[in-house]
Amino acid sequence: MVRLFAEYGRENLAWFVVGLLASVLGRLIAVVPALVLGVAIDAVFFRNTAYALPLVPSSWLPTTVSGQFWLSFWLVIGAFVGGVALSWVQGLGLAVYSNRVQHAVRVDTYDALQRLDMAFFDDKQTGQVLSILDGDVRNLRTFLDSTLSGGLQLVVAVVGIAGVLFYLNAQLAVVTLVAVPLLAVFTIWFMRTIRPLYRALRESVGALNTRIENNVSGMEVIKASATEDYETDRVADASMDYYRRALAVVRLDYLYQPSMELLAGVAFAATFAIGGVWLIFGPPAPFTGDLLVGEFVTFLFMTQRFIDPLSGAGRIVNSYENARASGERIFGLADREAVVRDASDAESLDAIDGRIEFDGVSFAYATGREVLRDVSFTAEPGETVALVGPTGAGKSTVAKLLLRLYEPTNGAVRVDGRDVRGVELRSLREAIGYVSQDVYLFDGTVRENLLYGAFDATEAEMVAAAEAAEAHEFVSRLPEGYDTRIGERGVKLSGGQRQRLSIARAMLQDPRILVLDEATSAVDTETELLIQRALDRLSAGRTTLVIAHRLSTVRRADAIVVLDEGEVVESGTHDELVELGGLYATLWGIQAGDVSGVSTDILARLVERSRAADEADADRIADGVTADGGEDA
Ligand SMILES: Nc1ncnc2c1ncn2[C@@H]1O[C@H](COP(=O)(O)OP(=O)(O)OP(=O)(O)O)[C@@H](O)[C@H]1O
Repeated sequence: MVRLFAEYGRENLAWFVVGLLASVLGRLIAVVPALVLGVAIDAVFFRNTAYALPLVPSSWLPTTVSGQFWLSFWLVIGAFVGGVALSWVQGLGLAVYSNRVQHAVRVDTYDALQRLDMAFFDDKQTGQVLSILDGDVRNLRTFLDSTLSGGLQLVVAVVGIAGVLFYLNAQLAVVTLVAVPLLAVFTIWFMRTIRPLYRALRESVGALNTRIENNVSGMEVIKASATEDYETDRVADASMDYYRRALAVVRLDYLYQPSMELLAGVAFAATFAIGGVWLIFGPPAPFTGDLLVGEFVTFLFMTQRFIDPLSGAGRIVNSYENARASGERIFGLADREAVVRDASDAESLDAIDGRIEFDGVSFAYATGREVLRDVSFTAEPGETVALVGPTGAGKSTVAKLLLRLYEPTNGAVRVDGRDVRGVELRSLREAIGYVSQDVYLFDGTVRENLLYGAFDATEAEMVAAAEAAEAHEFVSRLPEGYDTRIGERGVKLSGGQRQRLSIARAMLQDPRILVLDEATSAVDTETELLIQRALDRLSAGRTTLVIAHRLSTVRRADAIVVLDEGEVVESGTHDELVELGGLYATLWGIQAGDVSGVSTDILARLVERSRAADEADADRIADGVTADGGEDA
C-alpha cells in the first residue's frame, strides 16, 4: 500500500488532499449538533449554566435566551448543510483520485505484462491474469476511494471525539474509552487471521475466471462433444471453491464485526449506567463532581458517534486486507523481470540484408528437457530454408528463437552477423514477418486486421497487398468489403481465407525476413494453389524460414534442414536428401504416399517419436497445470 502511494499517489495528489480534508472536516462538523444541543438544554431550556460554546469567545455569543436559541438552531442547520457540502467534495475528490490511480495502475500493469517472457504465458492461466487486471485493480481503487478516507475518518473521529469527551467529563470519558485498547487488540488479531484467507480468495477468483474463459473460447469443442454437463460441473467446482473461500472470509468477518459492535455497545451501556446513577444519586465512587443533564445527553450522543465508526472498523480493515492481497498480486506481476529484454547497449537493426545464422544453438523450455541440441544452419539473404522433421522435432522452437521469444541456453542466433540478444527487440521483430498456421485475427474489421502493425499503409497499398495475397476477391464479396467485421478470432472466415489475410498483413509489414509456419490442416486443392501463389509472392526477395509441411514448398527451398529430436540430422537440397535415403527421404516418401521404398526401421522410429512427443506434451501440460495449483491433470 505504501508502494501504491509512492508510485502512483503523487500525481493528482491535490484531488486526494481535497477529498481527505473534506472527509476530516465533515467528521468534525458532524459533532457540532450534539454539542450545541447539550449546551442549549442546560443553558437555554433549564437555564442552569451560562451559554458557552467551546473555542468561541463568550463576547461573540448572544445574551438573550431567544438569541441563544436561534443561534443554536442555525448552528445545527449550518452543520448539516456544511456536512452535506463536505461529503460532496469528499466523494468527488476521492473518486477522481482513485479512478485516475486505477487507470494508471491498470495501464502500467498491462504494459508490464506484455513485456514478460513468453515462458510466463506458457504456464500462466489467462483467467488469473485477467482477474489481476480487473478485480485486483478495482480493489485498489476501492481502497483509495473509501477505505483510506474511512480509516482516516475513524482516526479523526476517535481522537476528536475522545478529546470532546474528556473536555465534557474526563472521568466518565475513561469509562467509555476503556473499550479502545480492547478493540485495537482484537482488530490486530483479525487482520493477521484474515490475511491468508484473502490471498486464497483472490487466487480462486483467478482460477474461476480461467475456467470460464477457457470454456467460452472452446465452446465449439464443448458443443461438438456434447460435454456441456461435464463443463457445467467443472465450472460449478471452481465456483464452489470460490464460494468456500469467500465463506471462510465472511465467517471470520461476521465473528469480528458483531464482536466489535458488542464491545462498543458494552462501553456505551457502562457509560449510560454510570452517568445515569451519577445524575440520580450523585457521583458513585470513585467519581467526583457534578454532571448536568445536557452535558450527559451530549456525552451519550458523542459516545454513540464514537462507537459507530469503531464498530465499522471491521469494514475498513476488511477492505484494506482485500486491497493488500490485490496489491501483492499486481506488484508481483509488475516486478517480474523479463529475461528477454533489450540489453543496455542494444542496437537498432535497420536496413538489414536478412542473413540468418543459427550457431550451435541448444534450448530447453522451463521444463528443463532439452528440445534443441547444437543446431547450426544459415540462410543467406533472399534464400528459402525449409525446416523439416517429425512432430515434436523442434521446428517451431527454432522459429521462436529467431524471433527471440526465448533465449538459447547455448550458442547464438544471428541476423546479419549480429547476435539477436544485442539488438533492440522491437527492431528485430519488425524485421521479421511471421505467418503462422494458427492465424489470429483480432476482433475488428478486415481493414483493421490488415493494417495491424503497418498502421501507416495507404488504401492502395492495402488493396495491392490483399490482391497479391489472393484475398482481395473474397474480401470484396464480403457484405461490407474491407469494413466487414470479422468476429473474435475471425470465426466467420474459413481457415484458408484467414491464412490469406495473414499473408496480406505480412506483405504490408514488408519485412526482410519471413517465418512461415505452414498449415498442416488440409485445404482444397484450389485454395492450396491460391495460398501457395500468395506465399511465393510474399517470400520473393526475402529470407524465408519455413516450417514446411507441403511438398511443393520443400522442393523449391534453397536448403532443407532436417531436425530429429532437436538435432540437425540431415541438410541439403531436396534432390540431395532424397538421394541420401535417410529420414528426409522417408518423410518425403510418406507424404508422397509411397512407403514401399522406406525402411521399416525408420518408419517404426517415426511412430515412436510421435508417441514420445505426445507424451512429453502431456507431461508438460500436467506439470503446468499442477504447478499453478489448478485442477488435476
Ligand atoms: N511452451 C513450451 N513449453 C515446454 N515445452 C514445449 C513448449 N512448446 C513446445 N514444447 C516441446 O518442445 C518440443 C519441440 O516442440 P516444437 O513445437 O518446436 O516441435 P515441432 O517440430 O514444431 O512440432 P510440430 O510439427 O508438431 O509442430 C516438443 O517436445 C514440445 O513438447
